[in-house]
Amino acid sequence: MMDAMELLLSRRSLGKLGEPAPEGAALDRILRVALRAPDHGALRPWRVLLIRGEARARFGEVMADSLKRRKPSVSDEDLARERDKALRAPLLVIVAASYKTGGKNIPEVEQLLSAGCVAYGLEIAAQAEGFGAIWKTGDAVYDRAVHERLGLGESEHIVGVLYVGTPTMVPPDGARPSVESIVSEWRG
Ligand SMILES: Cc1cc2nc3c(=O)[nH]c(=O)nc-3n(C[C@H](O)[C@H](O)[C@H](O)COP(=O)(O)O)c2cc1C
Repeated sequence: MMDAMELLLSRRSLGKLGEPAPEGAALDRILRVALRAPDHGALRPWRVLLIRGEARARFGEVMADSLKRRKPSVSDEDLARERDKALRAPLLVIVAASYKTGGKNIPEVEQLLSAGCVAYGLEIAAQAEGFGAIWKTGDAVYDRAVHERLGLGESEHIVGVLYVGTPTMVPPDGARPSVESIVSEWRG
């Protein structure tokens, strides 16, 4: 088991992914990590959809339909590329913010941030379990027609599609900011 700090300090995205995807107990642990996201008011303002197997091709159709609607002049080649994106990993996890009121008046932005933490938890837990993941969005995830096809309601908003699988290639890690470049001390 990887040391926690070693894991956190080495978190990175990996986009070249193949079989297998996490399943069974490993997938369950990854999802449980994600559902420990900080959550103001315990609203659980999240929805998580797993897309795997043949359903990925159906999701690819949804993405391609969205592109065609948004850009009617799109080439067949670009349409095919959009359709095939869903096949780039054996498991796709859609994380949505599912805004709740619950009489608690928690601002939507806080619920959105909480859903972002769910996505981050998924990504880091996938890495801890020996898998790779990358968080993606793109114009289609903001398309209400896509939401409808996924069964998401009007108060739901996709924060990301996590592509998850086994890394087939591990390129050199990207540069990371130094602490000094981002962090300063406020002394009043
Ligand atoms: C909300 C969000 C949306 C993102 N959307 C995309 C995307 O559509 N395509 C992409 O290549 N990277 C996207 N990224 C960035 C990658 O997930 C990744 O963070 C980036 O490539 C840097 O790699 P690293 O995570 O190893 O630092 C997104 C990240 C976030 C937080």
